[in-house]
Amino acid sequence: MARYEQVQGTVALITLTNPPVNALSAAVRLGITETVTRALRDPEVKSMVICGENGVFCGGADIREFAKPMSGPPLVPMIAAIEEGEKPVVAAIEGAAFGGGLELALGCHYRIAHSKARVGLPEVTLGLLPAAGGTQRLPRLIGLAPALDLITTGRHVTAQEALKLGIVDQVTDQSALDLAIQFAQQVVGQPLLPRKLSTRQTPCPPDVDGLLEETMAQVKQRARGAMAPIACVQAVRAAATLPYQAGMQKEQELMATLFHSSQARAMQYCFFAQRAVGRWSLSSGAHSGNSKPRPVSKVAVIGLGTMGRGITVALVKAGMSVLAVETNKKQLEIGKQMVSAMLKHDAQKRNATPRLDLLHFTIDLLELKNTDLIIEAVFEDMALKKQVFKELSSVCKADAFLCTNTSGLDVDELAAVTKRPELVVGMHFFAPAHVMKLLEVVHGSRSSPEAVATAMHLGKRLGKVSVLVGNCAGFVGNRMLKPYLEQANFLLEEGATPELVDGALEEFGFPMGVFKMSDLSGLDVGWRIRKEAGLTGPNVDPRDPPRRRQGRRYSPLPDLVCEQGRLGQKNGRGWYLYDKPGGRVATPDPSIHKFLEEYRIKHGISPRQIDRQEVVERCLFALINEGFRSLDDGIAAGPEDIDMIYVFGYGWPRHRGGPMFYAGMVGLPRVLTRLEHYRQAHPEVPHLEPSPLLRRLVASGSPPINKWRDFLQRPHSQL
Ligand SMILES: CCCCCCCCCCCCC[C@H](O)CC(=O)SCCNC(=O)CCNC(=O)[C@H](O)C(C)(C)COP(=O)(O)OP(=O)(O)OC[C@H]1O[C@@H](n2cnc3c(N)ncnc32)[C@H](O)[C@@H]1OP(=O)(O)O
Repeated sequence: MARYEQVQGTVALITLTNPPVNALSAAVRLGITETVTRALRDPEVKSMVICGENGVFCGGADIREFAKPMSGPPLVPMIAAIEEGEKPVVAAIEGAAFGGGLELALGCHYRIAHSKARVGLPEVTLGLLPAAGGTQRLPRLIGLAPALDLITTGRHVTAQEALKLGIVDQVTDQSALDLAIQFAQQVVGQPLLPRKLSTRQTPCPPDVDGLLEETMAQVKQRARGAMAPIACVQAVRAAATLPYQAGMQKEQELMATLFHSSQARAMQYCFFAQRAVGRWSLSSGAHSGNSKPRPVSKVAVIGLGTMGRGITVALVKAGMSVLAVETNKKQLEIGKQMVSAMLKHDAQKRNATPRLDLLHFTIDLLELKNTDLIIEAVFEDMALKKQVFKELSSVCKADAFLCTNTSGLDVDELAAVTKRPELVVGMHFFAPAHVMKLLEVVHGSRSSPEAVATAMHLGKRLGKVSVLVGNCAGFVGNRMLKPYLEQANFLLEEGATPELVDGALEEFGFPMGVFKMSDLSGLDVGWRIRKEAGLTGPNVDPRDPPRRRQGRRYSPLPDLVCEQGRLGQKNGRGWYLYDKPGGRVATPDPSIHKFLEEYRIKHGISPRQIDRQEVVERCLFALINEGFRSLDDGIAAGPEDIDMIYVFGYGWPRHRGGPMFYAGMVGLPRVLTRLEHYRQAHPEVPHLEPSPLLRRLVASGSPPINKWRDFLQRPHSQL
């Protein structure tokens, strides 16, 4: 797992060989330990170079080993042996040096990087900290403030930034390995002590305590309950305040707390789940391994409203040429201004040139005739979308893919109005579409594997986490959101305030609670959907009492709020009061409290004390329950798909792994018992009835999440 060669007569070349990313498995660690010992003992060898096979230095510790009993040589003494040795060691960094990989390079005396390489300590994103000396060596190399930034965020830096920060000594456009071998020969005989990072003092600003306190406050706010970022600050503090060995001791202690935590398990699950959702399969037997995407070079976006603009920006940022289409010149001009401004703003942030040359605007649908793939992003209205799809079907070339950006409309109904239903798929982007990482790719019953593969591949090109889902109202994400929103409204009826509900959900780790989120999206969005569904407005069945619709409990509270002209952030009044229309600072509104009190009196509801546990359980267990139903219906392929949708699209805290992972952590029997309890208390709410899949899993002894697929009634039936 580590190859040993002697090159240029005196240089020992050690190559890590553990594809695809040369992770530091037990075998690799053993290989490094043995080859370094051999090189140190061999009198012919004057210096060493460590590199990785296949153009990747090292992706860090082998994350898959974390769930198993420890074996093989530990990393800390292995890296110490490299640093303490009396022969210079040069790391030749190509591709990536992440986590333990960078820590290995920091134990080397010199680092040479290829210009396309990236380095970083992403352990915090796995619920850990860099525990092979990274929290102690990096600050000693680059100083306290930049080390705090890199370690607490886990962000990767380019070779150029790494050079500026002082992480690497040289960057080359040529072979980093060749340069490293040359370099290793040149540095023989030069004093090694100053190159041993463990012997250095951490460069610190005058007010160390001030910097650490400020960083800790920022990190705590960002962490939303995650422990690892806080432990990272504590470990880096040790690098600034303690001698090296004591700092290493602190690093190990903090790691021991994180290593077996449920948060680390959740975040490592997310790491693998994110990759797993890219491997999709259909009930037809087609899957990502046997279905090729078709090359797409010309893309068009229809409609330059909020979603269309975001999608256009995302496509241009990915280097794709985009034809943006609007219905009239005025709308086109507005869209053009907005898209250009967004691209300029984005480029400015990255110190880059905006690729306005990739953009073309038109109001003439005939210009679409050579386009490979069209993303329709018009208003969320079935009749309008159908009209657009009919037109697209006649003007676009026969093999062009037609994609609809919809948050929940029936993809099959749209496909049916075209002459090519097999080339129609849904692409549910999340607002803002150029920022949000999630894309739900919706498989219609007639979508071809090639269409699915092409949409999934396009999502990847856009840097999205693309999840394949089946076609039903709301797909996976919004379908599960419905019972969540419903419970939140019921809680208001029963005695809660928007602040209480939001506070509980924010304490759980959401960036914002359900009512703040609704205010941000605009309360009229849901109002319109409810009107169309006959839940409010003129189409309501006159026999329905005010708090019942279509045979079940219904809360008209959000409708009544809209009727008061409260539309959310956009007009400065929603469930909260805002500093100004479009403002973001929410304050509790006494008039909402009064309105809720009057509503309860009017409907004869005696308010009761509601605690945070009830809020979390009723909102989240109802959502999770719908997740089990989506799995059983074959709308979601597996629990990982649901979890990635929620982590990347709905702000579910990553350190809780996603709703389905969380259910497993809480314990399926407990989720079942609590749902049964709430269902008994609220018999008129069918969403609280535990799903048959949840019952089957509990009856089968609550198997681990990776076994749930074996219990599905109709696996992949909608996919
Ligand atoms: C009392 C008890 C005390 C307990 C104390 C315990 C002490 C334990 C001591 C531990 C010491 C810790 C040392 C260190 O600080 C910890 C770490 O290093 S954690 C790992 C940090 N590294 C990362 O987070 C990098 C992760 N990988 C990536 O970012 C990317 O994979 C990449 C390297 C940039 C490559 O990207 P891509 O080319 O896009 O490829 P993929 O991402 O698709 O990956 C391909 C394939 O490889 C798998 N993989 C990637 N990295 C790892 C890894 N580090 N370990 C295992 N597997 C990895 C990935 O899952 C893909 O596999 P597939 O899904 O296709 O099967």
